[in-house]
This record gives sequence, structure tokens and C-alpha cells, in this order.
Amino acid sequence: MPVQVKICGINRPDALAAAVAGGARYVGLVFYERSPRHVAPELAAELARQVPTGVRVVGLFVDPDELMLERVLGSVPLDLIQLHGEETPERVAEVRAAYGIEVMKAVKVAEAADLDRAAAYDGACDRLLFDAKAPKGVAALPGGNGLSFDWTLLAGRTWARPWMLSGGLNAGNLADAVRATGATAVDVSSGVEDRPGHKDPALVAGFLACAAAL
Ligand SMILES: O=C(O)c1ccccc1NCC(=O)[C@H](O)[C@H](O)COP(=O)(O)O
Repeated sequence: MPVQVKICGINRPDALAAAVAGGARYVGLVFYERSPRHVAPELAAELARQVPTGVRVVGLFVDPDELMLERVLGSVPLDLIQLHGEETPERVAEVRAAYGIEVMKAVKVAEAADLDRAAAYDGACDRLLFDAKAPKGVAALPGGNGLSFDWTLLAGRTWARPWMLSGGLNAGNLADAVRATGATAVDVSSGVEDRPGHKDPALVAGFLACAAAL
């Protein structure tokens, strides 16, 4: 079965067009103001309108409050809410119940214990996403840092929910990552950019071609 791809951090029509043309199943819009990929709800709504049926629009949030979620959901038709902060399992369940939209919880991984803790989210969300934990002591973003984690940590783990692999993926390491983890869905951002926050349509197309060939 082909690996499904989410291209995260879309903020321009040319990147969106490359993602759709290359067969991405998910496109991610970042609603986190510190991110170089941040999109205002107005631009996000315009981009979302260009997404064809069959491609799911994911809104990425970091510890959003109700005001934030309502502001975005009031104008942007999202298919999935991605929670990429320090949300507790209770908060994830609350967001899921409140908006009637699928919720994907990002779990930041550096060691086996992080995956042990992920079990608590398995019943609270619709999907899990495993991403590298941001390095301590630097002003890193909570995600989208182009860093990988030790993929062998996922070996032998089973999850009740569907899950995606992310963190430092690119066309050069995708095959190894999928082989090591058994992932059937992957998420990429930095690995298809030519500079922070700027997706390169050729890199997007190249990544999707690699995924399609797996
Ligand atoms: O992309 C961001 O700027 C971002 C900001 C805050 C939280 C999460 C963020 N991104 C997450 C993602 O783009 C993906 O879900 C994933 O982490 C892949 O990122 P990358 O390692 O850059 O491929």
C-alpha cells in the first residue's frame, strides 16, 4: 500500500499546487504565530478553498485556547485539528468533543519513555503523530525543526489509532524511515523547503514521488 503523505506548513499557492499534483493526502496549515510557516486565517481560508475533495486540510495549533480555535474554525474549513503543544489527554479529548472534527495529537519523542506516555493519548484522539522532541535550551519551535528521532524506538509498538511519522524526513531518508518504523503515513515540512518557511515545489514533488515509489 502506498505511503500517505502530509505536506505541512503550506503557506503559498505554488506549494499547495505541487502537493496536490503530487498526490499528497493531507496538507497542513500552521496557526502558530512564532512559526515561519504561520498563516493568518484569511490566507488559510483562501488556500483551503483551492484544496480538492480527497485531500484533507489539517490545521496545526500549539496549546490553542477556545478563542483561537473558534477564530480559525469560523473561517477555515478544516478536516483535522493537529495539536502540537503540551496538551494533556484530557484537553485533547475536550477539543475533539467540542468541535466534532478529527484531532491528531503530536507526541514528541526522544526516548522510549515518551512513547510509553503516548499510550494515554491513544484513546483521546483520532490519530497520533510521532515527531522529534525539540532540543532543550535553544529557541527551537515545538515542531517543524527538521530533526529526526531514533526510529527504532517505534519498532514493535502497536497503537489503537492510525499514526503518522514525522521529524526530519526528506526524499533521501524516507525509504529508510518507512522501513524502520512500518509507517503507512508520513508528515514532512523542513525537508521540502529551500529555506525556513519556504516550500520548494520541486522538493515537494520529489518527496511525493519517493513516497509513491515505496
Ligand atoms: O512547522 C512549524 O513551524 C511548527 C511550529 C510549531 C509546532 C509544529 C510545527 N510543525 C510541525 C510539522 O511541520 C510537522 O508536523 C512535523 O513536525 C514535521 O516537521 P519537519 O521535521 O520540519 O519535517
